[in-house]
Amino acid sequence: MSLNLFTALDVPWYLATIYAALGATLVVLLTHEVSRLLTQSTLSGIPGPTGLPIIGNLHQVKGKPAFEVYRQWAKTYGPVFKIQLGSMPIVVVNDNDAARELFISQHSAVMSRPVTYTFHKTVNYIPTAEKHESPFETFSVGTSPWDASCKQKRRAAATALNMTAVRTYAPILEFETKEFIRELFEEGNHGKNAVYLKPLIYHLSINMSLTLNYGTRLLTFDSPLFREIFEVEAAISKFRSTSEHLADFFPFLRYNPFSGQSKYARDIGNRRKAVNYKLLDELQERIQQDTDRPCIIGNVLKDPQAKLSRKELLGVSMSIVAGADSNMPTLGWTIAYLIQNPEWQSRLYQALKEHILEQGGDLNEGPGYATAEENTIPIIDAFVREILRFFPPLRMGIPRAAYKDTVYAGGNIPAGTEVLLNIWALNRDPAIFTDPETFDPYRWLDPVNKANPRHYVYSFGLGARNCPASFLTYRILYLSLIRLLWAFQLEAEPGTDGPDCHPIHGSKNTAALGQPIDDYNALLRPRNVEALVEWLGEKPLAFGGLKSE
Ligand code: HEM
Repeated sequence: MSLNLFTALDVPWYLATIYAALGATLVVLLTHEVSRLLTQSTLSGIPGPTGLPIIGNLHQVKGKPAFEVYRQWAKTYGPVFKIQLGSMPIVVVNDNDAARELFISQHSAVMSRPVTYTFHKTVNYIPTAEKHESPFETFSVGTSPWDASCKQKRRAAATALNMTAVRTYAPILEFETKEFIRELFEEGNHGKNAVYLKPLIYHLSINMSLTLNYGTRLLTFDSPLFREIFEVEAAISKFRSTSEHLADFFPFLRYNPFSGQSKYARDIGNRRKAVNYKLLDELQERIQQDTDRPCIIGNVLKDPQAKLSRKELLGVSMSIVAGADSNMPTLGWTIAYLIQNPEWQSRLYQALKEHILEQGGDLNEGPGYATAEENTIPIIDAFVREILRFFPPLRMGIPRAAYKDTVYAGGNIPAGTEVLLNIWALNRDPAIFTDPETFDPYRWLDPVNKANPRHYVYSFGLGARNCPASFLTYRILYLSLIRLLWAFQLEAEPGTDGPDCHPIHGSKNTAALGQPIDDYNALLRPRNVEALVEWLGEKPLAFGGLKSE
């Protein structure tokens, strides 16, 4: 019709095509802009920075450390403000009082998780569910909106990760942290070569998750299964980014026939499910042959009362494997910080040495789990807390969504709105932390701070959907740290200045959900080679009767 009009007006065909394309683009952009203004107006009474037409505030955060941009904006707009990324309105919570009001006092208000186009509709495609099923059964706990199925999955994960359960995992933690030290020692050719740490740290984290979850582990970090999990989980973390995927903010981009992104996202999602179903099937086979060893999913499979479907089991398993991705950045930042601050290395080593001797132990025998039981060395415990405060791995948490219409300080947050907890800002809230920009483990030993329940590491989130693995994580970090300190003097790679451990400049990866330090190598000089070799003993090929893959 319109081309007929152009013909009537004697416009050449190529100009007619260009005008038609421009006209169609204008209609799409105008529709988008109207919808952007309408959704923005639903968050009435909540202040926020004015954005540009079409893109909203996207240009101010994309490719930038959004957590710091938001922390600065809170000084102008208040602790709770709204932003708009394309057509998506988001509420950002930036201080302790507001976070406690919304995430604890009104905890059911923000207990859901948002449904995003990139993650929920491409990476982990929502199948057409049977009437009685939740469409989110196969989603990990951390990405499931709140419903009956999510409640079951969360309960299973939280039971498996509570304090009592974690105590029973002591032999696993002992074994894996020792194997971590062995790998560092061997890869570094007994302290002669610098080591590329990232895959070794990930090997520790992933083995911990696989052993706890499926009762299996990977012998080396160059096995095909290890590479597959490493690659897939890194891609998943990027797909879960809260500010990077344009199709989440501009619905019209979802119809771009030339974009290969959706196919790639779906492939990654399928590969993730394939790995986890394979591990699940192998576990079921071992259970049938009675060759399995106790593990979280095994316990659920054997429990006649357990109400989880196979899809939900997959969801729980994927949550625990994904958790490995949050542990990894913490150890990376810890080692970097110790390399750049040798005085802290000596101080912590000295504290460990004194503790072992006070307990009547032998320094040459290596710290056992007993040394780490209940994080007994106060300054090392305080150091781990300060690392988590100063370098929170998930700086913007995991996105929440309002579960019901909610009112905060006179402003409206309609059900379904995405809500981000700026953990980075909470951990630097000057109302709670004196001199928050300074790395100071002693703050955790101060009796006044200890008596203040708000003097707290916010890195695991808050309220109904907080991280159920904080107790496990503390144990892993603490035990890894005391064993690292005992075994090695940590140094920069010779000929380099060592890693940049500034919490913002030290990480160029703003795209992923987690915030890892940029890759670096480190020299791990054994403190006492003979004692270390003796402590490590022969490399075990099996653990608890189970051969490593
Ligand atoms: C340093 C390590 C870790 C940090 C800093 C961390 C942090 C977080 C944060 C910030 C959340 C979102 C909390 C909220 O919305 O309030 C979360 C959720 C979660 N984390 Fe962790 N995490 C870590 C390790 C782990 C590990 C090792 C596991 C599993 C073994 C794990 C399992 C989970 C699960 C299942 C959820 C989802 C909870 C829900 O949605 O109900 N995390 N984590």
